[in-house]
Amino acid sequence: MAETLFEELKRYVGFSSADEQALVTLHATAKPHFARFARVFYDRILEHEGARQALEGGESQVGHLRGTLQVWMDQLLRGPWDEAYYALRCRIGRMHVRIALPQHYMFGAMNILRQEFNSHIDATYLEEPAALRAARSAVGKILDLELAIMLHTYREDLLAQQARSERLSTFGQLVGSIGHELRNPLGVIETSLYILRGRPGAMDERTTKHLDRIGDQVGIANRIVSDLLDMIRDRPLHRQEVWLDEVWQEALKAVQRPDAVVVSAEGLTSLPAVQGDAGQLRQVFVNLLDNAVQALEETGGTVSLSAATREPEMVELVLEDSGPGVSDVIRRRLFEPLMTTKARGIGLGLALVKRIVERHGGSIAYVPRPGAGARFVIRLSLVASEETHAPVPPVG
Ligand code: HEM
Repeated sequence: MAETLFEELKRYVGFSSADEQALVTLHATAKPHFARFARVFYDRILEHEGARQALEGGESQVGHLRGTLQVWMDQLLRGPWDEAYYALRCRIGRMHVRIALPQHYMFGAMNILRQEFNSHIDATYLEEPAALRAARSAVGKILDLELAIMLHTYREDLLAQQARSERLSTFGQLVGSIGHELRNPLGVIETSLYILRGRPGAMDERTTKHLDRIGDQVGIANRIVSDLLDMIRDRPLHRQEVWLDEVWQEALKAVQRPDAVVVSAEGLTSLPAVQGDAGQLRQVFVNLLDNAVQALEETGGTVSLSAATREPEMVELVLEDSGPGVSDVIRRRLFEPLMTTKARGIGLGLALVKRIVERHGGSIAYVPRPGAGARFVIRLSLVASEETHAPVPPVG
């Protein structure tokens, strides 16, 4: 059978059964110190400002992680170092990738553990130089393996990103021509629909229903084509004084929704005007509303927008819905093109929203709601500024 990646890594660092034996022996004396090692580990991480930011859950998260690090150390020294071990370590590595923890933090962090284990080994095997050498060597190898697995998960992520961007560049070239070609047949369908609806004489109920259905679907197809073309074109901004309440009202008219979806807004009428492109800002509201309505289509629920001015010269819009929200896994990729979990649509809506907001000098972030539901926080500058990103602070 072909060698697995883990077997190859073990062979590369020379991890042998003698090392396994040395780790198991070390386990017995090191285990009582795991809690202290874990404390030192996170104390050192918390000293570093950048690394501290990754631990946004504060003391309760650190407390939990101290516990899981002890389990990690237990497995590290006890084994078995088999494919299940490797799979588990990959899963942990992907957790760090998912929270976008910079890869270079891993070296320093692993070194803290190396030092703690080595100090313990030096103190324990003071009188046994052969056992000391064996334990130090085994710990060195297993921690190298751990680091290799962690770096491997970062590489996996990078390769996936590359594949996505290659997909996008091919896609960009195709989209321009296909988009334009589709406009014509869609236009013909719309015109024919208009003519049929305008014919004299009453139409029976089924015919009306089906004509309406054709109209709806043509609308959806047109929207997809527009999103695709907007995504590759970057239409220039036609800046003017924009009243967001008017833009919101326009967007509400454009998004069809069942009665069971109740939409409300507060604070919009008292906002000052922003300098922006009314058409593109309308698109922001339409796409976000569309997503929220789709999330609630089957169950019904509420969509609410609240708006307020924030210092300095910012408008903050918070759009929430009572749907299922977005899972942790999707969240990181939420604003990437072609990212979709829906049967309808191709995953350009939020990518376009982000692009438009950032071109207005603003920012958008997904901030989970306590309980369930999605929440987007948009910040727009009141003055005209290009492509600067106003940070969205954590909410709730
Ligand atoms: C190189 C040594 C490291 C090891 C052995 C390690 C170990 C672990 C383990 C075992 C978990 C899984 C916890 C669980 O099952 O819930 C985890 C998750 C996590 N680690 Fe690390 N870690 C390391 C480095 C770091 C560093 C340097 C940071 C921060 C600066 C960090 C932050 C986190 C966070 C925030 C999570 C939770 C991720 C989530 O819940 O999505 N880790 N780590």
